[in-house]
Amino acid sequence: MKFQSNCCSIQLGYQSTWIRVERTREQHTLDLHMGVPWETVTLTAFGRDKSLYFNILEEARQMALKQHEGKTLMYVGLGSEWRQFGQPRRKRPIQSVVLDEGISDRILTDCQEFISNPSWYTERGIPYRRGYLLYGPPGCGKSSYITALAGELGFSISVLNLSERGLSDDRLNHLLSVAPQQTIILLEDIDAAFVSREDTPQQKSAYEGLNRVTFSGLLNCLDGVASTEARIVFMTTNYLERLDPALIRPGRVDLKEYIGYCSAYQIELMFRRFYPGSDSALQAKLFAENIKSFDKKVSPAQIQGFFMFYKHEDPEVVLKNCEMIWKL
Ligand SMILES: Nc1ncnc2c1ncn2[C@@H]1O[C@H](COP(=O)(O)OP(=O)(O)OP(=O)(O)O)[C@@H](O)[C@H]1O
Repeated sequence: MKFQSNCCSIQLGYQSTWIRVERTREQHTLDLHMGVPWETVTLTAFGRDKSLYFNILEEARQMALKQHEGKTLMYVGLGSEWRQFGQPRRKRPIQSVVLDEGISDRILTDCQEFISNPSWYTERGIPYRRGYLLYGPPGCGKSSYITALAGELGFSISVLNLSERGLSDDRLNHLLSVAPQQTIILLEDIDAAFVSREDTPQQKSAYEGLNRVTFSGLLNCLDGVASTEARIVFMTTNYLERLDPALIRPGRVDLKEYIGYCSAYQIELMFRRFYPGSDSALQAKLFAENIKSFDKKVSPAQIQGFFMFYKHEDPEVVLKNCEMIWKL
């Protein structure tokens, strides 16, 4: 191997051909946002067979994909590009997020149908994108479901915080147009970024100066989110009523789902997942009836916390201590 200050090279054997691999670190070109220098890797080999290079790239691609098999990647917008956030996370099974009857199937089927039908859109001149809005109280599974859905679809998640200082309309537009392939773009707590045009001046002034993405800028960006591959945008909010109708009109949001407090159906299912014993079905039914008899709202996050507290206990103990859910 030969080393220079900003360059190193090595000879390697690949499929009985010698290849010279040269790696050069550019001195003047920097990614200005990250301060990371650019590098160039040059492969040189004798002969006319270009397929060698394609094979190497394909092999490298397969190796990279294998590394992330069974994992969900998260990206965040940094500067003008998307950066992987944290380590790839193990895929969360979609069944582990227990939504009320039919909701999960509805969203999943809609996404799958969308992804598998690009020609339907191109033939009709409709931009190949789909918008979803999940709304409802905190701790009911909006974020967890989107993460699980991404795993199920084999997509990554690209999170954008619209309240971030320094996120201008132009940067947002750029980020949306260079988003990774096969990704869900996630705009969380969308209500916190803007106020409805119908709000009072006092409410509006409370938000002034908080960020630099304008409401009309976001609408333009959403309308411009088109790509040759499926572009999926998810938005979440705890306060549907605070959203401007223009943001959630069809074309920007094509499917809205309320993700609310637990129904008896959800409580039963969660119990059975946590305590899968032989008496589970009967105990789960009793547990759900007990919880509902208190006539109080309970979120799946509260139920999960309660089960975690009693994770080493017998399900009968869990049944006896139902009212503790609101005290933990
Ligand atoms: N429906 C559900 N099924 C299983 N677990 C759930 C469900 N809802 C919430 N949880 C659990 O509760 C925790 C919080 O859930 P999550 O962050 O997805 O809620 P959220 O609706 O996105 O809340 P927020 O509106 O505050 O962002 C997670 O650990 C998750 O596993």
